[in-house]
Amino acid sequence: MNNAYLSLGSNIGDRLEHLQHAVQLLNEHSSINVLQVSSVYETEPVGLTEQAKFLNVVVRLETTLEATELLSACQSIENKLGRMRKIRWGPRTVDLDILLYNEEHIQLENLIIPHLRMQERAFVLVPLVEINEDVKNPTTGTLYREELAIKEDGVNLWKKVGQVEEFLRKG
Ligand SMILES: Nc1ncnc2c1ncn2[C@@H]1O[C@H](COP(=O)(O)OP(=O)(O)OP(=O)(O)O)[C@@H](O)[C@H]1O
Ligand SMILES: Nc1nc2c(c(=O)[nH]1)N=C(CO)CN2
Repeated sequence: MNNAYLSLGSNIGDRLEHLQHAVQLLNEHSSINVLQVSSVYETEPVGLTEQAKFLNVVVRLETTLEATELLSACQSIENKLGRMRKIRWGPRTVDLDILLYNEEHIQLENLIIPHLRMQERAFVLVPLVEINEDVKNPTTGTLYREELAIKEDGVNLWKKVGQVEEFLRKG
């Protein structure tokens, strides 16, 4: 069994519903079990700043899928929920990024794990550390909570707004 952490973000339409729907679809996948979902955080857009605020969560799951198969599963959920791939770092119905897959390093053309930009993103690290404060950067061995502590935007960027609830039951 493989353990993975995903980051989910939405900044279009009913953002909470999109996140809930994405978590539900992940959990309904026959080879994925969602184990934990962080609180929902409302965050200022990073990168392209002239866009609506995001809601972000991090999910911990176990899966028998290979990392590339998990990426395909994430992309099919993005497509199902109507994500338009137009602007880099631009608005999205829902975006699913694989942060960590076991403690593996993966360098493929279409998949890099650990996610390249995760350690510079408080909207990823805050919910990640909330669900597991002992998780380490597999490359450096540093605890992500320590990486978060030295981040300047870690304090004001985010606000807890709620929970994704009741989506963890398999039918
Ligand atoms: N760890 C990963 N998780 C998800 N996608 C990845 C990962 N590594 C590489 N990719 C590739 O990144 C491509 C572009 O992803 P996407 O359009 O979601 O980028 P983005 O969300 O705008 O920016 P960012 O990558 O900074 O979050 C995907 O087609 C995918 O193949
Ligand atoms: N706050 C926030 N900013 C972002 C996000 C996101 O999920 N949350 N996703 C991006 C592209 O992946 C770019 N910028």
